[in-house]
Amino acid sequence: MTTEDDVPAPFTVKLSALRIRALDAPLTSVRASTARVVRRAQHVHIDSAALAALTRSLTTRQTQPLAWQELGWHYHADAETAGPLTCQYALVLDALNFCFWPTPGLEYEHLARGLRRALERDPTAFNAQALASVSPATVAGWVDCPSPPSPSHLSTSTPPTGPGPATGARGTSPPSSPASSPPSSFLPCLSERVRKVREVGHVLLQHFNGQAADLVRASGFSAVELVRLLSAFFPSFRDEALHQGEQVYFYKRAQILVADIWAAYGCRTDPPFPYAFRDMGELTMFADYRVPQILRGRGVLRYAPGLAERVDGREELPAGSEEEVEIRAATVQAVESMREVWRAGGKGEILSVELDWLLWQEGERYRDSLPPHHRTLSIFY
Ligand SMILES: Nc1nc2c(c(CN[C@H]3C=C[C@H](O)[C@@H]3O)cn2[C@@H]2O[C@H](COP(=O)(O)O)[C@@H](O)[C@H]2O)c(=O)[nH]1
Repeated sequence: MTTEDDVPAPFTVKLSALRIRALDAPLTSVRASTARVVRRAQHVHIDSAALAALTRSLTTRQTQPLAWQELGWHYHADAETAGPLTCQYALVLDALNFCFWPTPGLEYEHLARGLRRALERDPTAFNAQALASVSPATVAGWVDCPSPPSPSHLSTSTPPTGPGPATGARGTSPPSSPASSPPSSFLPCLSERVRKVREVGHVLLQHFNGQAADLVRASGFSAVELVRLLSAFFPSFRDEALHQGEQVYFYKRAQILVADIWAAYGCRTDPPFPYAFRDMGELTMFADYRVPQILRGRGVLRYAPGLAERVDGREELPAGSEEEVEIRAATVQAVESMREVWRAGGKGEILSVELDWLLWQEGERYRDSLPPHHRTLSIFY
């Protein structure tokens, strides 16, 4: 199991040294590097006619993504009065926001709900000191699994025990039965998740007075700067890959954390209101495994026959493989193109973040009728 020496030794870079702006701010490199991948892609391509049709259907339906509070899963106080604890919750949530698929029925909402329950029971649960020495049993208990495992739900790639699917209807929260604390193997990649939480605790203690709120303040309430600080100080948020020898950036959990903090405090864009970010338009979508699933299901992403067969056969794609990187890069670029089509349709501006939320929630709603999503064991998404 995890030992202390798994946690990278704290480094003593002073915050001021980080004021030297990176030559290439991370988000421009996300757009530029994923565009390069798409230009050279062999396994995935974007169908522009289907992309335009999907975008038009989203604009005509005028669907709005459900907001942070409306989803009913997240810890939150009223956005106007929410204090630093909401920010600490979001950082822990998005340090763990990856790779639910190996356990059938496990969803993001079970993590969001379980962390909320932990914090409501003990407001000190996410203090940096507690995070820095968190135990595997504590992390395993942070998921809210409403139903015990039933053998029929366990597939070959599942750990020995795990719950069945949530019993709520798709798109609604599963009934909030008192959560049993799941067997430790319920949560996939448990050792890695413990390391990610301890890293957050150590880095907050070392550089940000133990407070996620201080990390946000250090960004000057700039989304771009906050992504940069996360990738600079928290190794587990450094979501990068190589494609044909060239570096590709995604920063999925760093970007989704900025968006979740923004949403949790009311999507304000008027600093110095706390947690109001003025440059949310700079964020790209968050390259996960649900959005490519809906984009492929709507004909926007087209996989080459070999790849389609492997994904539909639920074969794992190795992390960093050409196929995996091309799926993620094409997803980022497809959402960027959808944003342009949306704007050209005279419907004004939509942020990549807002398109992402719309597509993710659409993917959640229809995931049982869509072709399978790709399966990659990753700590990034
Ligand atoms: N691109 C994108 N990926 C997202 C989210 C979210 C949750 N965000 C919501 C919460 C508050 C906001 O209002 C958002 O509506 C989770 N994921 C990723 O999906 C994947 C599948 O997870 P599941 O289906 O549970 O197994 C997993 O990689 C997970 O990390 C998002 O928004 N966008």
